[in-house]
Amino acid sequence: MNSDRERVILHEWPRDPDGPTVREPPPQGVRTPNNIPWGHTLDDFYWIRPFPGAKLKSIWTRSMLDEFGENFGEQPGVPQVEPRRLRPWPLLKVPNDDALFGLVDETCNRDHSLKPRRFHAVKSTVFESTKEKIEWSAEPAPMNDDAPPATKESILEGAVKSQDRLPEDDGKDDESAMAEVFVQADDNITGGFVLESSIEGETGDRQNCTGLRSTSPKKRDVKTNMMWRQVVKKFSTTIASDLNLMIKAEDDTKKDESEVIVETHDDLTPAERQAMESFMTTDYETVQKLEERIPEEYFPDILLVNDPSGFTMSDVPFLSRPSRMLPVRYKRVWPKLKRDGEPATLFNNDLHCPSAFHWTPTQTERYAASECRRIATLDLSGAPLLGKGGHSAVRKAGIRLPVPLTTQTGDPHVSVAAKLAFSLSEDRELLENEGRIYDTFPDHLQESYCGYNLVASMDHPVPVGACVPKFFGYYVPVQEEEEASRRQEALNRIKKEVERRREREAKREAKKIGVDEAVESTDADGKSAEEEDDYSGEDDEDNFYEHSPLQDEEIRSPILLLEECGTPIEPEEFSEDERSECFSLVLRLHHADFVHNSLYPRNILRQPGPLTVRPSERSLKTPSFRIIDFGRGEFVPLFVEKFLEILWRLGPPMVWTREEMERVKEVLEMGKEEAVRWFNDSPGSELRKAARILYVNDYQL
Ligand SMILES: Nc1ncnc2c1ncn2[C@@H]1O[C@H](COP(=O)(O)OP(=O)(O)OP(=O)(O)O)[C@@H](O)[C@H]1O
Repeated sequence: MNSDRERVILHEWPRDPDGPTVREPPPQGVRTPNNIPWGHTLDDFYWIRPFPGAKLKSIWTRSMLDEFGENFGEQPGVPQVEPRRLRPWPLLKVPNDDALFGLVDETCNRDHSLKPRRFHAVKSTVFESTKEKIEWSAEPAPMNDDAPPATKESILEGAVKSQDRLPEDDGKDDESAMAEVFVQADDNITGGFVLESSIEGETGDRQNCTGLRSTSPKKRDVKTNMMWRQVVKKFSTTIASDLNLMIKAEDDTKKDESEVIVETHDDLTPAERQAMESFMTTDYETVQKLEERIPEEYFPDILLVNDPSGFTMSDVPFLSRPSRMLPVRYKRVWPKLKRDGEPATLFNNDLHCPSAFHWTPTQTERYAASECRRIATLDLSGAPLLGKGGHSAVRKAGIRLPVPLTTQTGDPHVSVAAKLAFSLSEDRELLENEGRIYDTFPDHLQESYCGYNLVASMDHPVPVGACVPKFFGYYVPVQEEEEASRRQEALNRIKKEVERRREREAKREAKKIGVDEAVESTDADGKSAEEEDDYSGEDDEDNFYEHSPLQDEEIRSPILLLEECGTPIEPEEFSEDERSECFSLVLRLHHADFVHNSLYPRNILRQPGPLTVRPSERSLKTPSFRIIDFGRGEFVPLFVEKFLEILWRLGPPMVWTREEMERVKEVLEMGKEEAVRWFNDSPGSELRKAARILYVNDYQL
């Protein structure tokens, strides 16, 4: 391994022989938003002895020294500048908004007096070639071997066309027509097996929502048909709304447009249709990845996911994944935004509620609310695999952000990493935890700044690159129908219970005044009024079994959208500076109270940098690193909260007995102790692990 560190501290601050002893804490100096000492250049870092002649040395930045105020050697002054947040090469654009978008990083001069340039001031060869490709390449080359070319047909157009074609399938019965809806499982993702019959229905990977085969299916045997029937039944709720539209599309060809179509809660609203109409399939050859933050104002509320290959169904273990001709609606759970609680834009982003409403809306309400929501479309059609872990698959997906957001390149899509969990509850829990952690990350962990940090306990400066990918939201599938019927059931149960109570009251009254002797003994079911008080909710149980929650594997995976950040590192190939830089990311995470809990080289990614310049000018000689995979991550306050959750399981606080109060105190103490122990232990052992996997061996850990 080379000893090729270049980021070293070359200067020592001369101490006044009569100067004071340096006291703790040292001066604050200029810091980055992560509260870590910062210097603009390597020359801004100095060794300093706590008192003249001392053997020990610590490191201070020039701004700390200025604050200390001792300038014995009459060091020449330097202008004090603040850390500057680096702008990734601009991709987003909002027409007529030049203040926030399209600004090229201004780069640093000594005093940060430069102003950002506008994107169009720079001659863009990438833009020109990209634009040309978008305009002229009607059939871009597929990325995957088995991928049929993408078309420029809008999803909705295509779905309607293919639905028009369906009934023409030479007189097939419903069942075989339905079977066409299923596509081959991608064993690249699932690792599972594929039934022959599903291969018959194969449509390949790179499909848009139009991906139904128009050719006739081969004959299936009776057993297979039975199986299809079961599968069709199993997924009939998922595709119910597709069928509605299918019927609608079919009817549209025959009937007057003004005729009323029965809509379900899960059908697209006019605003969503509008978002889909202009939606093209992604050209993965030319699409550029999103590196800017999505401004809160335009952050998606609803994601319409084009998933013809059923990637969101992940690894449903048997048969194949159901294809879906129409997009699947997802809602944002994290980040929570201020507008979510405002009356005009009220939005239910409760993780456990499959509705985007707090009530069961009428169609008019649904349509009106949709007009106010930020709708993005996510294209998983033919989405290339970026990587696969033990619990999830991560794909490069094309996203079209809510209007008016568009791009500088003319391609309406940008690409993001879409992380989809497999179907076990553990997989889903890890993804949920990851979404929570990303939501908790402070901005500074996702931002890069100019200059260098002095991260304790390192003895040399490191660049202040972002530690983690940018977070573009955690989304869960919306099932308005499902939620509406759940709410209806709950209401019916309450009504029933109220009626039952009323009856019981009436019987008691009657018994009291001795009017009805028959009532006095037993009622028609042989139960007395008192016995009925012990009613155990039999009906509820019936309902429970009839409408038990969906099994995990039946529910589409939540989607975590992140910035694409390259490929896993190979630290043994790195320079010392690169290994130190990766190590500093782990330290910075810890300083921000996060522990990763699954640190391996595969969870640190590297990409060509710097991200401030256009993609074609980036190089691995100036790499950019990020830590990923926070499924097992912990954040101290959330960790303590988890302990406190136990309290709530004990019951509502106002009815605690003395015994319960004692228990609460015990749990609280345990929680605190555990948190402190964890805080002391976990980062320490994680750091030792980081040092081992990154071949960093020059710090006392
Ligand atoms: N933001 C990203 N950009 C590019 N590639 C990514 C990104 N996130 C994940 N990947 C790729 O996907 C792979 C799997 O991701 P990840 O480690 O998060 O999955 P996982 O299922 O949670 O892993 P584990 O087996 O540790 O549970 C990564 O090793 C990486 O190659």
